[in-house]
Formats: sequence, C-alpha cells, structure tokens
Amino acid sequence: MSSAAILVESAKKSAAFQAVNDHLLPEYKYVGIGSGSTVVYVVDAIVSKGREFYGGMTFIPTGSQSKGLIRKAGLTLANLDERPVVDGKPVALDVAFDGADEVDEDLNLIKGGGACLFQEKLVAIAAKKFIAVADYRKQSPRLCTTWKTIPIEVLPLSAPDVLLRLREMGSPSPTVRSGLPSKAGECVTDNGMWIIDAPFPPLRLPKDINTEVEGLGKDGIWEVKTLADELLRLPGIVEIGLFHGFNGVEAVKLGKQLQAQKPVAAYFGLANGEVQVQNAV
Ligand SMILES: O=C(CO)[C@H](O)[C@H](O)COP(=O)(O)O
Repeated sequence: MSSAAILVESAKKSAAFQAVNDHLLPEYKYVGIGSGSTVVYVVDAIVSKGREFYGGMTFIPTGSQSKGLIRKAGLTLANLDERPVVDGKPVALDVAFDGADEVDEDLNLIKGGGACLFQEKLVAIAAKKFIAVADYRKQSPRLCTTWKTIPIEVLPLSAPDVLLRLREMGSPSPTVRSGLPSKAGECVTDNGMWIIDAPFPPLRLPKDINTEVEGLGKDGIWEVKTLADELLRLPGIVEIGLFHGFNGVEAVKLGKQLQAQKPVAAYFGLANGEVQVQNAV
C-alpha cells in the first residue's frame, strides 16, 4: 500500500472509532451499519468495546456487504423489516453509522459510490440519529465538487429514458455504471437495479439562491433539494444518492419521522491523525 493510501485508511479508522465512542451508547438496542470501506472500521470499533457492551444490540445492514460484516464480526443481525412493531410502528433504530462520498457544509451527502444507496437511505431514515463517517477527501463546501456524479438507482429497462431526461436536465454525460472489473456488464445492485452516475456542476445550497430561476436549475446549476425532487419525479428512478432535507433530531421536532436523510454529525479523519467533527447546527 502506498503511503498516501495508508494515510487515508488510518484517517477512516480514527473517524470510525471516535464516532462509535461518541454515539454508540450501551443502552441502545438497534444499530444501523452502512456500506463501504470506512464502515469496516465502524464494526471494528464496535467489536473492540466487548460483548458485554454490544451483546444486547441488534445490527441492521444496508446491503449484502454490510450483512457480511455484521455476520463475520459475530454481531446479532436482523433485516430492516424484522424489527419489532410496537403500537403499529416498527421500532426506530437508535443510531445508524455510514460512510459518504461527499459531505457539504450543511451536511447534505452524496452516497452510492458502493451502489448501496437505496438500502442506506432506508436505514438512515429509520434511525433516530444518523452519523456519517469519512476521511478528509470527502469534505467539500458544495456537493459535486470533488465527487462529481450523483449515483441514481434505476429500473434497468428505464435506463435509456432516464439517461435522456438527465441530459435534458443539464447532466452532460450520465452513464450506466459498469460491473467491471469484477462483473461483465452492468453493476447490479442488491435490489436487482442498475446505477446511473450523473455528473452535475457543483450544487447550490438554499442560501446561495438569489432568484427562483437559479434554484430551478435553468442556468445549469441546481440547488440540492430542487434537483432531488425533480429526479425523484421521474418514473424509473428508484432512489437517488442525494441525502438532504433534515436530520433525525429536526425530524422529531417537525413530526416528520421516517423522512430524515441527513446526518446529525459527520466525522472526518484528517491526514494529521486528528478527527474533525461537523455537527448539525
Ligand atoms: O455510499 C456508499 C455505498 O453505497 C458508501 O458509504 C460510500 O461510497 C463511502 O464508501 P467508502 O467508505 O468506501 O469511502
């Protein structure tokens, strides 16, 4: 491994251990475990706390990789739809930890680099608190600055029409993600869908908008929510890798449970070994 890669791995690990220390409380019962390479360290951090600490917890995966991690670590596994239902409601997860491809200054996220965005969003919204864990490369003032594409999960037979609509919306060269080098043909998600990676110029935040026209993307620059709403209106798109809106704490105040996509905090491992915490304000 190159020294740059070693630095990145060590940053992911530091962020994961601090996030778990700060946000996994011994009384918790249901814990969401996301996907990707950073989440491997989240599981390591949980295991390092010892069975007395995590033995009463059940871990909910966001896809087959995450399921494998939970099983391999000897943690108790249950699928999202296997939580008990109390008073007609599935119990909320106490916390969910997941990685991110890009995090903006308002804690909006791009996710889906690992093609797991659909189940990741289901787990994030089912959690009282969602914590993003990443290394320093993922921090960015605006989405689509360093991670330049938005992953979009689509029904395979809708792909040609979705690609056309994305081009009309100002995405210059959206492409169906390939499964290569490990799989010939398209990348097929855990849900049997395909992923389209749609490049967009860096997205605006609501505070950047001077006129309604800008927010609508007519100048080619979209605001996060406007773009997310427009994408989700298109039949064939199953889910998008934009996580935006509000977080779990705000959702409770607003009475909008099961709609919170944003993390309450993002933990970034830095190149100097420190961890920077970006909390929701
Ligand atoms: O969204 C994801 C998978 O769909 C991942 O959480 C995201 O790609 C970050 O991965 P990594 O921790 O490997 O950088």
